[in-house]
Amino acid sequence: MSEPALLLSGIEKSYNRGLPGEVSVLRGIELSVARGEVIALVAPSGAGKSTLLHIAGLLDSADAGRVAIAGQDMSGLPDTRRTAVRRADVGFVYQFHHLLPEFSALENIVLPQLANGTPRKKADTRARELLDRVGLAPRASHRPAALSGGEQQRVAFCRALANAPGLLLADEPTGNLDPVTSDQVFDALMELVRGTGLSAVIATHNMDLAARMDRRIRLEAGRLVDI
Ligand SMILES: Nc1ncnc2c1ncn2[C@@H]1O[C@H](COP(=O)(O)OP(=O)(O)OP(=O)(O)O)[C@@H](O)[C@H]1O
Repeated sequence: MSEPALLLSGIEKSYNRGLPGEVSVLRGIELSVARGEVIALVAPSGAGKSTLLHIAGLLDSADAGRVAIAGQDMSGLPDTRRTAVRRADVGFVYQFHHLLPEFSALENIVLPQLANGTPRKKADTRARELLDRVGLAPRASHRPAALSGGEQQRVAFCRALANAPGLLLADEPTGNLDPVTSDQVFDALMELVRGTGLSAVIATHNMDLAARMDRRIRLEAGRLVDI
């Protein structure tokens, strides 16, 4: 059997450690995400979902425990190596698109590829293909401000997938959209994810969307439970 796309084991995290305001957020997280598996992460506000996604995606470090991405243990690796793995192997999507306002939709998808060492022409072709897959080829030259909220979020999905990562981490990717747009944009995300065989952990409060994923987990009192 192939290695899981993401393995979290014994993850613990507190803020203000050892200080009077210490908050213990994660208290022994265990999670294995198989290749191609799409998991819904459900959590009440403040439960630590963003903290968990940031640790899984190597944007933050745990106080204890192990993170392995595609079978590679990330603990003890130098920051430069962690950054390289994050750039190449992990895609992020947030509730707000965070696209660069002064660049076009296409350029927003090209830039992470250039940062990853992809030649400009190849990056351009990939960006156009991704935009085409979410129905936005005609909007390639538009800046984010000239796109609707749903369109902006689709571009953000393309950007997350620009470097063909094995793992997508999404923090309420449709949480900022009205219900109808949210459904359509979620469809686009699932098509992209399923079409690429990507593994994903998608945080959502929406149980209808959660029901469409392979497995559902809840973050509760610092641990993950199946629901
Ligand atoms: N830098 C920090 N310093 C101190 N406490 C923090 C810090 N970041 C987060 N926290 C606290 O840790 C807990 C978890 O925060 P986190 O942002 O991970 O929650 P969340 O589940 O993503 O919440 P939401 O859904 O509301 O965004 C919260 O109680 C928060 O106040």
